[in-house]
Amino acid sequence: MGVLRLDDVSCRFGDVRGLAGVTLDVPAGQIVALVGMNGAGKTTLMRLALGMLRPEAGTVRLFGHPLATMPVTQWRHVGAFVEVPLAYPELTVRENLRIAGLLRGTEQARVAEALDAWRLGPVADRRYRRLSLGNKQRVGLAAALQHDPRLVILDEPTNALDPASVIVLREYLVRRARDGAAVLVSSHHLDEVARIADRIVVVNAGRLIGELDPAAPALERLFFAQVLADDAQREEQA
Ligand SMILES: Nc1ncnc2c1ncn2[C@@H]1O[C@H](COP(=O)(O)OP(=O)(O)OP(=O)(O)O)[C@@H](O)[C@H]1O
Repeated sequence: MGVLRLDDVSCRFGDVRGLAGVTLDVPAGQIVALVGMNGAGKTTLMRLALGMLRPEAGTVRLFGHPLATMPVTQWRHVGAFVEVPLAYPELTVRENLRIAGLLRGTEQARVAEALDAWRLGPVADRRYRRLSLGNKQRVGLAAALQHDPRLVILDEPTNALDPASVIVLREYLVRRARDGAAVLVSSHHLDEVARIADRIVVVNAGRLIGELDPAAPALERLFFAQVLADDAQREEQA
């Protein structure tokens, strides 16, 4: 049983299908990447995994517990960054990291380590709301990861990052998975996910339609071929 498991999970937003019949296992020690076109359902899957959305059908399990009955203390083993960083705009970077640590019962010494690892020292005492987009993203990642979670869920984490921070994140995720964490990450950068992922899962129109071999050459071509074939099949059936 994976650290994160979705069984036949579906959800709708009114008439719009969010996800349909998704089954996915993210085991300890693996990095699973979700790739798909805009609106494919990657964020929706992550929000369901984190209990931010309730499925209309199917079950989400974290650490073997269905979400509805999972002991709340288990959340301290989760580190997530989906859509916007969980940060207080009026507090400084350092204060935000302290609060994130307190929520997870993490030693405060980790704040200094996180500031250092993410090169946030120069902005540690600036208010979060005054930061550049990339620095906000680095604070969000530092806050989500400083407690070394057993389950990591990151939605397009490299979007606004500079190349040095992309490397920090890449090395962290590989190290974390090697230490036994389960990692679910979404991205539009196929080359980047191919460097770190054990599995690349393709999402299209709210379903998981296949996988890509991270070691395969011409990954983009294979990705578009899967998506186009699925679109054509859906059109035929419509
Ligand atoms: N709160 C919502 N209300 C209505 N529709 C929604 C809502 N959230 C998502 N959707 C719809 O669900 C579908 C999947 O969206 P989702 O954000 O999961 O896609 P995504 O793969 O993360 O896309 P992107 O790569 O653009 O971030 C889309 O059709 C989207 O418009």
